[in-house]
Amino acid sequence: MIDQSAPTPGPDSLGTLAILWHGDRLALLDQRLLPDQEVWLTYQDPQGVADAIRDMVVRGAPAIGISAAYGVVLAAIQARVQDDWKTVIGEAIDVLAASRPTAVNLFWALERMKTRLQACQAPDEAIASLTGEAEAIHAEDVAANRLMGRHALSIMEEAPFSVLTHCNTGALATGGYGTALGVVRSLWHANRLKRVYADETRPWLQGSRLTAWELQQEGIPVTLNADSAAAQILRQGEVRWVIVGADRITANGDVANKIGTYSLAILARHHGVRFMVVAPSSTVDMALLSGADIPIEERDGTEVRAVRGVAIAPGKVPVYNPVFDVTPAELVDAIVTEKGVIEKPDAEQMTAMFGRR
Ligand SMILES: CSC[C@H]1O[C@H](OP(=O)(O)O)[C@H](O)[C@@H]1O
Repeated sequence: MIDQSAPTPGPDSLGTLAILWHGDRLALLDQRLLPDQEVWLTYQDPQGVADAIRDMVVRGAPAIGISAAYGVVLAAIQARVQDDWKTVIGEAIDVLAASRPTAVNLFWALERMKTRLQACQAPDEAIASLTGEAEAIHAEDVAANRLMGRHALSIMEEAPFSVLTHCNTGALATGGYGTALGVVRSLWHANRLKRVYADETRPWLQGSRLTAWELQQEGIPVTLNADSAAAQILRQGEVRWVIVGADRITANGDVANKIGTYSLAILARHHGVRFMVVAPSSTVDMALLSGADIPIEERDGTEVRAVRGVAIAPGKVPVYNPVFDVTPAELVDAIVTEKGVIEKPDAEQMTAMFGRR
C-alpha cells in the first residue's frame, strides 16, 4: 500500500532524513527520485516495505534494517484481529528477509524482532513490544553513528584535511547522522575538514544523487567526481583518508560494501592514503569467517544500460551488475564501530571486540 498523498513530514528528533515512523504507518523518502524530487511514500503493510527495500526506495545497510523492523510492526497491526496472528507476523518477517541479501543489518534487525515476538502472548502485547523494539533499533543506530564520529576523530590528524568517500553513507542510509558521512560531519563540526570528494558511484549514483545533495544541504564542502577520477585525486596528495561504509563485515575483518570499494582500497594503499571503514556493530557478522562467504547482490542490467530511463548502451547488451564487492582486511587501515576502533583488522582483534558466533 503506497499513499503518495501523505504530507511531507519535517525532520524529526532523531535527525533522520529518510525514515519517519508515525505509530501505524511508515514514511520513506523515495531516494530513487533525489536530488530533484523530494517525495515521501507512506506504507501500512509489510509487503509494501519489503518492496520499498528491494526497489531501493530506501537503501543503506542500517536504514534497511530499521525500515524492516517497522515493517514487522505494521504486520502486527494488520494481524491484530487474526487467530493465527503470531504465524502471520512470522511470515511477514520472512517476506522482509527476502528483500535484499547482502546487508546483514536486515537480518540482525529481523532477528531482534523475532525474539521479541516469541515472548508475546497476545496481539496487542505484540504490537506494543515490537513497536518498542523497532524504535529502539532506530534510536540506537543514531546514537552509534554519533559515537563512531568521535572514535574516528581520535585516530585522525588534527589539522584540516580532505577525504574521499564512495556511495552514500549518511542520514539517508541510516537512522540519522550517518556512518562514514557521520565521520565527515564530525570532522566538519570540529573544523578539521577541508573538503569531501564524493565518488558518483555508478551505476545507481548514490554519490552524485544522494551524498552531494545531503552534504550541500548542510553546507559541507563537497566536490563530485567520476568514479574513474579517484585514482588521479589520490595521486595528487590532498586526500589523507578514504572513508567508506559497509554492508557486512566478517569475522576476519573482510568488508562487503558498494561496488567500487575494493578498487578504491587498492588505489588508497598504492598512494599511501589510509582507508577507513565505518559501520555500526549491527553490520558485523561474526558467523561468517571471511568475505568469501558473503552473498553479493546482483541487480538488473537496466541499472547499467540506462540512467533515469535514458539508454546509454545498446538495449540488449549483456550486463554484469554486482552491486557490492569485498575488500580484504589487509587493505583496511581502520574499522570504526560504536564499540571503538580496530586498526589493521584481523580475526584476533575482531573476536576480542565482537566475540565469537
Ligand atoms: C551506511 S551503510 C550504506 C551502504 O549501503 C550502500 O548500499 P545500497 O545503497 O545499495 O543500499 C553502500 O554499500 C553503502 O556503503
